[in-house]
Amino acid sequence: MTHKIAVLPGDGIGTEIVAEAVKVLNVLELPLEMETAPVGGAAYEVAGHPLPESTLKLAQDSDAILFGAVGDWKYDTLERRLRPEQAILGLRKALGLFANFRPAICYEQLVGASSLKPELIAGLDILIIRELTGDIYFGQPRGRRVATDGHFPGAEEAFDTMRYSRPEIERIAHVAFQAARKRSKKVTSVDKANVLETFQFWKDVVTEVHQQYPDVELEHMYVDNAAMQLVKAPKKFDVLFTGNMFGDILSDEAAMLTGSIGMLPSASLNANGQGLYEPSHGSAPDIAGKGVANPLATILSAAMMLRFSLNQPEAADRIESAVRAVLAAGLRTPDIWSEGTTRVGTREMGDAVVAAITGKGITKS
Ligand SMILES: NC(=O)C1=CN([C@@H]2O[C@H](COP(=O)(O)OP(=O)(O)OC[C@H]3O[C@@H](n4cnc5c(N)ncnc54)[C@H](O)[C@@H]3O)[C@@H](O)[C@H]2O)C=CC1
Ligand SMILES: CC(C)CC(=O)C(=O)O
Ligand SMILES: [Mg+2]
Repeated sequence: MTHKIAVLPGDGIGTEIVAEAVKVLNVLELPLEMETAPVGGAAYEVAGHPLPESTLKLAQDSDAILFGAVGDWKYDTLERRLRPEQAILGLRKALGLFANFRPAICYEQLVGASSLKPELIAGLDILIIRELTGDIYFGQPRGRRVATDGHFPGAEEAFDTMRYSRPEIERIAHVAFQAARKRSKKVTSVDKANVLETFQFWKDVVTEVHQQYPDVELEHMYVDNAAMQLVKAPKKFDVLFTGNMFGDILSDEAAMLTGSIGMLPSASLNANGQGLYEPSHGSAPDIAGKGVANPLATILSAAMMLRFSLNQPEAADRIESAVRAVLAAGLRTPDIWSEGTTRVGTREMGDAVVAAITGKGITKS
């Protein structure tokens, strides 16, 4: 059976890193039909909208989506509905991609690349589960107005709404507990229940759902403490489970435990198992076009796609083993480079992963 993949490279380094992931997928010779479409700023340029109908339809009609990144500073003054970021938010909402998996694994060879002491991160393997279609990122109402109360009545103000419904919390809590069952059976639910009503509700509902998983240990932690514990003793976490905004922030922090944000893949799934696969980072305009971006998070996201949406676990294993092999061979993009290793660009890193898969040998140029 041929699987249809929507390939949405997007902006900035998105095009560079997705090209490498596609190269890796092609070499596996699987029955994949890949179709590329514009998204984000690139789509705004050609179609006047960051998520054109045709791109959305392609995503909806595909078994999985391979996504790069969207955004560029030059679009920051556009009205919000036209900004590139609305494309990824729109895809998450339209496809119901509520369950975001971000595995933060510190590969043995990258222990020295992290800004943390090696003993804190050696062997690190955390799974961040982030709710992805609710919270303050999507809550209505939001906007700007003239304040009628508060500290400065009559002044201009802006507001967003943080909200979660019971079913939204229940379904992602089940995802977290079920994922924990396949790992060390420990979930840390991260909230701000001491201040926010939304997150007291989150904590209450997660505690209720936990009754159905007596074999899994549940710990609750406030988000400020979690941010601190992630750099103090990250290996104490196994499944770190949280809402949309806290998960966004904590996953970038966790990325540095792996050596670089360029190492953190992600899978965003809906209730039908359809998924969008993207690196956890953005379009990195500061390094775009220079050929130095790390493509491994995107390549590892393609491996997650094979495992989660396309039922090709052996092919996923081949990619992950190849990534380990190129790191063992000492190849490093600048973000993970350290003394004694070989500095390579985006394309050479992709080529090396391909060479490791085909058994042709990894060359250091
Ligand atoms: N899912 C998406 O499409 C996301 C889009 N964005 C957008 O991306 C744009 C840039 O946002 P930033 O806050 O700068 O976050 P960013 O993640 O793009 O970059 C943060 C820093 O990490 C570095 N970096 C990121 N990915 C890298 C890689 N693969 N290899 C080496 N270095 C890498 C960048 O050079 C930069 O110094 C903005 O427009 C933002 O809204 C941000 C996050 C996610
Ligand atoms: C556009 C942002 C909400 C994307 C982001 O930062 C993320 O998903 O990590
Ligand atoms: Mg983010």
